[in-house]
Amino acid sequence: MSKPFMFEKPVGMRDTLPAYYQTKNKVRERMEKETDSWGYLPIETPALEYYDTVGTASAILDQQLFKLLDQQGNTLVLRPDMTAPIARVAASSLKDQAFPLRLSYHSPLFRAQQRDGGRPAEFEQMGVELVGDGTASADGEVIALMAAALKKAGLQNFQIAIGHIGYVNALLLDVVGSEERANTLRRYLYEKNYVGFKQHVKSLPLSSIDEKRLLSLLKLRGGQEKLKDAEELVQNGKAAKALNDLHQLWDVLESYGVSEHIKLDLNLVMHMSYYTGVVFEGYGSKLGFPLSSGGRYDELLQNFNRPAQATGFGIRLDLLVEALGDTEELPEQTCILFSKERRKEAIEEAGKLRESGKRVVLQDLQGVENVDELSEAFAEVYYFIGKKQGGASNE
Ligand SMILES: N[C@@H](Cc1c[nH]c[nH+]1)C(=O)O
Repeated sequence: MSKPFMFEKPVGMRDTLPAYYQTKNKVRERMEKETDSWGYLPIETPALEYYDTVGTASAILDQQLFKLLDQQGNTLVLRPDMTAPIARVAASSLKDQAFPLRLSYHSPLFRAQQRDGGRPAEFEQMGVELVGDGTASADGEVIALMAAALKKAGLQNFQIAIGHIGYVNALLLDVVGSEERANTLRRYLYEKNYVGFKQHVKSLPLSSIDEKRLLSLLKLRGGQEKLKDAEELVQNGKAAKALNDLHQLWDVLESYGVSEHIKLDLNLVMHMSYYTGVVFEGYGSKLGFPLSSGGRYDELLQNFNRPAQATGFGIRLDLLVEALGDTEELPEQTCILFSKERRKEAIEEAGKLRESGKRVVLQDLQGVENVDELSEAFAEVYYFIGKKQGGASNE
């Protein structure tokens, strides 16, 4: 016997079935309408990119990349994110277009998982990039747009946590002195392992004041007043610049009227290491993990020889659909069941009904095992059977 046929899918790969597909598309279309109306132009890029350029620029853990070889022996990756491909496009195909560029996308992304622990290795993300604008207005615009898109998707209760990678870095370096030590601490924050963070801080050879400063970082979550507390923890130029960015951003978000959804979270550290400034994550009320995220990445485009400040966000469609709860019902369909003598008549009728906006399944009676079972799946059934002219509904 030949080898048994493999039905299993690779780790983390999912099928999308019709009802879920339907919901996901509806949600995506509503959000795209919103990004379109803010002037963001949709763009598509290839699923495969070179590892050495876009792959490394994506700044995700190497073990999360799917790698393969092309015919010339170059290492390729399945894109793990859209920000780096868009940076590449902004610096190449769109290099003659003046900044700022406002681009939007929706694409499947690929992030390899070690185990099939429920995390998909392929998922759809929609998002925007605002490239070539370093203002607080730009940071505020993308956050307000993310909020507007989530609202349009039907998500009522959501929170956006805002931090600043410049502030975290300034505090960590100020206290622990070396990038290596700061990195270890940053990893705990990125994993949201606050217990681990505390334990690690206590194991470091620090004065009690410094230990307290690091532990206080975890308390910097809440309203605008946390910026004052943050100021007291570290007083150097970089921290001051970060806090000033956040003050300005808060003003912009108030003007957009979205501050009810916003809270500060100054220990936010992201999974991509290209962020340089304001960072943020969106949470639905039912989920403990972020369904959207983004931030400022002012150094990414220089890898592609067109230095520019930029910011953007991505929304995970799978997590958003989960947060919204119900999956849509499939749309109603009409069935025309025919026997071959009246096939032509049935085809004509189906054409008319489709023209009128109905979804019509045209089915030869001979191809059906159980007519009752088939009929139950449809809102209405027309029979074009035998010699008689005209169709009769089953209603
Ligand atoms: N590309 C980021 C989201 C983002 C878009 N722009 C800036 N950040 C991600 O996949 O998480």
